[in-house]
Amino acid sequence: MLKILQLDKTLPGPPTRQIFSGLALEIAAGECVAITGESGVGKSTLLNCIAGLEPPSAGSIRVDGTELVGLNDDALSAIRRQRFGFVFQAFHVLPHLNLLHNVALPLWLTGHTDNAAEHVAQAMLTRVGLGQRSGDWPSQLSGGELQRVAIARALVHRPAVVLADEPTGNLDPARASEVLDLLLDSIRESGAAGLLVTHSLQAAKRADRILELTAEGLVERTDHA
Ligand SMILES: Nc1ncnc2c1ncn2[C@@H]1O[C@H](COP(=O)(O)OP(=O)(O)OP(=O)(O)O)[C@@H](O)[C@H]1O
Repeated sequence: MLKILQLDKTLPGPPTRQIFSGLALEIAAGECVAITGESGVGKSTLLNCIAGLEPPSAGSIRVDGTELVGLNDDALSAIRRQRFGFVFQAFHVLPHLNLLHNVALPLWLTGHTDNAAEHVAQAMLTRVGLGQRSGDWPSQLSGGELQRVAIARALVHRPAVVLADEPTGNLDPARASEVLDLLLDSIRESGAAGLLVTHSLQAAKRADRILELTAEGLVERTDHA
């Protein structure tokens, strides 16, 4: 479960610039929350703070009761490996590893043996419909298939929190819908807290709740029924 309290981010100046202030957000296990908002409002900055990739200026971010704000880089990296799954462009599928090894990577990084990791990774690839393709290279896959691999890799180690940044951004509408269903179903099934940043209201509507990041903070959107 993810719990954020009084989160502030101000960019150092001069002049200093406040990106957001006093944000609060709680996501339960198995719940998916979508965050929308105008370009430049701070959605990626918020995701980066939650992921421990940049420090907030103040506030609290807890994952299953563990406070992340104030931890050093080594501790944050360890938590990122164990407790987080990412569907981010920056964490894209690695071109020099086959699909099985791309999906096994988070398990290797958290101390699983090769055999155990490959066994679980194969089952996860099957879960996303790519079980027969485990020996293929990323360059042999379509955009939608690559996103499936990214989802398999984000969830394979059963993280507490899954962060997704425009997970269907470059897919056609039919593929986008399929990939989104897979991502949300997998998050719900695995009992992770899911946070999805998207410009697409259609994508956001598939989440359990939609919040809009505005200059006033996170506002629940209820106009999407
Ligand atoms: N390191 C930085 N230095 C200076 N400005 C920054 C830095 N990081 C973010 N910003 C600024 O902070 C604001 C929020 O950026 P952010 O990328 O979080 O917005 P966003 O809501 O994700 O936008 P988009 O939807 O266009 O991706 C922007 O005005 C951006 O220019």
